[in-house]
Amino acid sequence: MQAFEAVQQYFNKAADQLDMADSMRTVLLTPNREVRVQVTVERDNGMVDTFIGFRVQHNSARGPMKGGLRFHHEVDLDEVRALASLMTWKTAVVDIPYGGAKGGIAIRPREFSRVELERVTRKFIDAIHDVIGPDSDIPAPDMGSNAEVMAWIMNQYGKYHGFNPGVVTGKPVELYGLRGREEATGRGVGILTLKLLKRIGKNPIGCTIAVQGFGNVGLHAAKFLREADAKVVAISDVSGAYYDEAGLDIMHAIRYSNLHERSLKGYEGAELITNEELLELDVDVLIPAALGGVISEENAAQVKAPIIIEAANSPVTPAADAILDEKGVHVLPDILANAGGVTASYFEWVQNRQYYNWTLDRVRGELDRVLSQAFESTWELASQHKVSLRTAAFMLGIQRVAKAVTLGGVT
Ligand SMILES: NC(=O)C1=CN([C@@H]2O[C@H](COP(=O)(O)OP(=O)(O)OC[C@H]3O[C@@H](n4cnc5c(N)ncnc54)[C@H](OP(=O)(O)O)[C@@H]3O)[C@@H](O)[C@H]2O)C=CC1
Ligand SMILES: O=C(O)CCC(=O)C(=O)O
Repeated sequence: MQAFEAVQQYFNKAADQLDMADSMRTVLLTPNREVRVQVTVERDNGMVDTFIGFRVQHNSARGPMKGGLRFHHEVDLDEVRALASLMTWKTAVVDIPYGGAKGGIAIRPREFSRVELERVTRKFIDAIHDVIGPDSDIPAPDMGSNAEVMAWIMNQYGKYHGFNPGVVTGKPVELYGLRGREEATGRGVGILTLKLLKRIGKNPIGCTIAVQGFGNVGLHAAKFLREADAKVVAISDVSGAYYDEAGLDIMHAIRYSNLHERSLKGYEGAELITNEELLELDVDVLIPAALGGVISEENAAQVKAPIIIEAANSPVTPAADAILDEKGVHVLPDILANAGGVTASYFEWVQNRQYYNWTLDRVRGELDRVLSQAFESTWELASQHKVSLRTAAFMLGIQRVAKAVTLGGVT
């Protein structure tokens, strides 16, 4: 199943609960604009390579469109469209004044030098600078991109439109970035994991956790949960998964990754298993924090964790979701679980517009407040309607967007 079709299935399940009219469903599911551009750059060896970049602006009923920029070789229009629509529901679930967008370039960033990556980023902005802006569409980091890439975006956009740090979030702290943005998505995953554990009466202390992906999101989620005295028994990246049933020393793994170009390859503090095996470990909490579609109808029955926190976007396919639901697994959906990132991005954008820097304590406090509120609203809706947390989160998000569409008018 294609990625956008999967999101539509989740959407329609929630829309059925809300008795939403077909005409409103069509309004909400149709992207506002889809941009596909050529990105041609000279490589360090003098060869010229051409890549394809996308920006999908899904919906702006609640405010400027917001969403990350993915650098990954599997990026295509359908995936970006799906991710952009998730952003629309996600910003509504946490009730920040944004719509949804997403972008991506089909490249393998690890095969690019820093200078090549800068060229690719600047060429992409040359092609899309007219459709982004601090009041229209604000990019941010996603898989394969980072704070440095965001700094290049701010700089390149400024060449056309003048200096404006609010055009992009996730920038380096030294360059109009927000203290706490880098950790925010993973920290949010951790905060929400603790909330869910508490709600179902489970003690986080000693709770066993497996995290797939040790990038921005997975690393900070593992760190936060370890600091909360949970036992992180497995972590992974493309090089494989690293398992220790006694619990991993996460700070040691972070230092190792930092010393090895942000890779765990060769990490010796644990047993090497596969990423597929990690997903099927007998743990209390499974946190997929890398790619989409990793839990599908092929492996859902073998997943043993009674709790899944979707730190990645779309890690569970609809067919797998039905199997997990049947087994009574609690799945905290992406549009809530990883919303800490965009929430902190919103704080950064507010900070940029006011030219006033927030303290880390303030960022963390506000993040906790916004995520807690979204969690409680979702939990309440799920209990009221006797639906899954995913359907409840979609209900919360899509009804807020529908309300904005109705109030704003469609003609
Ligand atoms: N960054 C953010 O603020 C947000 C990110 N997300 C989502 O979280 C997920 C992760 O993003 P982020 O942490 O930023 O990305 P990063 O690029 O920082 O990290 C991605 C991690 O996933 C690993 N990975 C990639 N492919 C595989 C694979 N096939 N099997 C196992 N691990 C793999 C990477 O390994 P390696 O480094 O070895 O390639 C890396 O450890 C994505 O789904 C993203 O959309 C959601 C909300 C906000
Ligand atoms: O920080 C942002 O604006 C967007 C983050 C993002 O792309 C996501 O939540 O998937």
